[in-house]
Amino acid sequence: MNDMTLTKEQREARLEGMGCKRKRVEDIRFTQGKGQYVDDIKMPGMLFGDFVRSPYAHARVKKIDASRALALPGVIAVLTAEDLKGVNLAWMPTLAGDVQMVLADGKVLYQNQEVAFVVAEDRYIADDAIQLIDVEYEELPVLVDPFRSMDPDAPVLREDLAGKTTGAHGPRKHHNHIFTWDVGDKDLTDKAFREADVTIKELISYHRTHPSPLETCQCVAAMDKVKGELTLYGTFQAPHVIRTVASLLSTIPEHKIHVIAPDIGGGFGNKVGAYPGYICAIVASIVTGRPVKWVEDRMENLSTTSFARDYHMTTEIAARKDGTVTGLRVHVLADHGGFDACADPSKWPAGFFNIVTGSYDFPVAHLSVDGVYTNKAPGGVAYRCSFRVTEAAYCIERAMDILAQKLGMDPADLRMKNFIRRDQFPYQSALGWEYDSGDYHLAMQKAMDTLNYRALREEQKQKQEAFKRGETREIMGIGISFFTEIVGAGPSKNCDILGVAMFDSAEIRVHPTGSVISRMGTKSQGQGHETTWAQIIATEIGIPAENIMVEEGNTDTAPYGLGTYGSRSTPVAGAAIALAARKIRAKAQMIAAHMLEVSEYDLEWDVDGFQVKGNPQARKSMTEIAWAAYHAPPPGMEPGLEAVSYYDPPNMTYPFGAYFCVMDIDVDTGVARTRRFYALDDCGTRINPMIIEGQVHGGLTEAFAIAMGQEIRYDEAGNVMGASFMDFFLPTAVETPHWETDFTVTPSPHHPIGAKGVGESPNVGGVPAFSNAVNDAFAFLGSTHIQMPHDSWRLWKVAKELGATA
Ligand code: PCD
Ligand SMILES: [Cu+]
Repeated sequence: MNDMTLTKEQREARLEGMGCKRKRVEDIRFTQGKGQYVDDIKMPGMLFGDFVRSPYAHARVKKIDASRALALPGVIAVLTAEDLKGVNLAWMPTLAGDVQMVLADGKVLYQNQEVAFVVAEDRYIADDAIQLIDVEYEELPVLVDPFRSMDPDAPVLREDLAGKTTGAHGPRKHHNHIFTWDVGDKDLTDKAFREADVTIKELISYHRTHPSPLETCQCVAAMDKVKGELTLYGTFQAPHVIRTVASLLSTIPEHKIHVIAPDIGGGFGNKVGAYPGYICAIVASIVTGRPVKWVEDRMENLSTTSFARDYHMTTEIAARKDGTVTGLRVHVLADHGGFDACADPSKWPAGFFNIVTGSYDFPVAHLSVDGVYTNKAPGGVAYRCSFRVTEAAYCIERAMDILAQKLGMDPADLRMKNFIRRDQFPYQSALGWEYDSGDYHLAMQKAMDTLNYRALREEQKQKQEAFKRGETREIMGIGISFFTEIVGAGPSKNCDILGVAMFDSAEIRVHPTGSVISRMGTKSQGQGHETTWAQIIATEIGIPAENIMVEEGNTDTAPYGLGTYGSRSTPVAGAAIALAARKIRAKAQMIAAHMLEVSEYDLEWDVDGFQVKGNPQARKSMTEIAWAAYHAPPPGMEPGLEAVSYYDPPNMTYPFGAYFCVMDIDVDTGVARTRRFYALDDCGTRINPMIIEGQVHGGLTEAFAIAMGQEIRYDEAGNVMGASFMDFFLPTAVETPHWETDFTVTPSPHHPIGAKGVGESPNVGGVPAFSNAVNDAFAFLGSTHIQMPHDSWRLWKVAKELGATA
């Protein structure tokens, strides 16, 4: 349709392209309960698998007797490590270059570790059978405190590594040591500290927590022995990687493995890794010849599949009297639990933690990280973290506040003084990154103006006076966080997963009538890719988004890609989409030239078609061109209109933001009330402002949860204390503050549409804003650093310790 009766604006609006607050198309099925999740998949003859798990955090497994379980009608099989050894799958490789037991092989290293896998006719029988399996354990001394892990007399956790003095990331200095990672210039940094006017030093810990997607991890494995083909449905954030790993481990050829991630009910990094449940379901299906479903329950999820954080960061800043920072020194003790299953790109044992210089122009810095084993669950990178950037942002943002306090400077002013200036981009950081773009002063100023920051400080001062006079029992905190994110893993020169380079991909096929099907290597878990990817294509090739179907998650049809986590989809796949679309447009231009009998150089693009320069009446819409592409292409041109693009980004993207939290705390109850939370995000070009707002709301809610209460805690015996929603704080709309969002736009110079990621930013920036607000509130009573999480009980204790309550 060459609809020139519409104005240019009307034609543009009709596309619902980039920048449009397009309603999420996937929500039509989600809000009607018509999503297709793994648990909705029911196959004929399907069996159910469930785990026997260890009650102990550290114990020898002396004997497993399944005879009573096997006698129960409906129980088909019980797998143990001995059975898996037959197929060489008792252990599996982890993403961090370590190995992990699939089922307990001689011992267990954390509570709820997988010990045996029961396969039964239904879930209930499987569960009953679990109670009938007799496991004989011999308890071993438990190591919970990472600071004790390298004591000379610390128990030996990983007996399989006995005598190994090197690991995947270099030398090991103790039987519970995994790696040391060292970045930056130690000598120059030491010098900066020797010459500093002022220094600060603080142990800043980011406690262990866990993502909690609505849907837990699950899969259905179906081995067709006749065809020799394996179909694996699962909650996979990275379906292609799962297929490759499944092929390498099982030796089933990759083209005979069909991995399908249907709708996913939230991922948050929890669904990146490969878990024992997947392997056991596959083996069980091979053994029984029937499809096998495995579905985790909430306790299993919170206690086993991929914790987050657990970083203990000794942080030092050197500065001049005027507040100019001159050096940063950080040592991290990283608690990895029983196996190092941290989902970082292979070359990065501590992920991108070396973004810890943050938004500030540190001339020198030195970072070292020691990873250690403890009797806790493995995992390590998940929960809106973009590879340890959450920890890095918390570390530097807390430390800048501590420095401001020591200097008697306003924390906003200290930040302004030290920001990387706009004219310094692209900026080379002391720890090795090249920040692509930014305008920090502009964003910070906008935030301060919007909030009337100086007036808030004035109010705080008056409240403090009133508190001292005994006129109020409430204290007020203003938390500032100015974070720099690093997302878009990644350039294959420095990012790969077990050797698989971290590019991403898009395939776009325009049908003859001008509608489109497109497929990507990414996989939405709720982010809304079906909506936003179509918007990029709509703008690039002038076809309305509603005529563009987006399909992800089926490895048979989608081009190979590395999946969705670390806010990489927009920076990497988003670029592939734009470039594939541009290939289509280039071919369309040749076809249009033929149709209009002009040279293609005489044509110009106009919203949804090509027109002759200087004669806009002579034009062909994309719809007309699509028809011609198939049915009347220029002589000699191959028919059809489709393109594939694989994109290996030249650099990461560096979104940033200015977050402010205004909080009132009642010292007698420890109840903290967030009065205002203002979040300014700069993610470059904004594809869908409404989706961005939703992403920020979600990420801030998770940040609020983590900072103000969520924790996976262990007692001395290694019992996990936060493994149900009775104990693990999951905020509802009742507790969640009201969010105010704002933005600036600094496009990424190297990304085809200038977009940077945004999904992780609110968590990265949100946690320090909350924690700084709490710390800022108590600072005038004499505290320097209060450990998270800041639940009411702990805040009440702090107030008491500081003498603020009786
Ligand atoms: N500039 C811009 C950017 C972005 N965007 C949008 O937004 C979203 C997001 O993005 P990004 O940032 O790129 O991201 P991605 O990749 O897609 O995703 C991922 C993320 O995402 C977030 N968000 C979310 N949401 C939901 N709903 N769900 C979920 O699950 C989730 N998760 C989380 C996480 S955690 Mo990790 O995994 O830990 O690493 S990472 C993460 C999408 O839709 C897109 O398109 C726009 O619009 N614009
Ligand atoms: Cu992450």
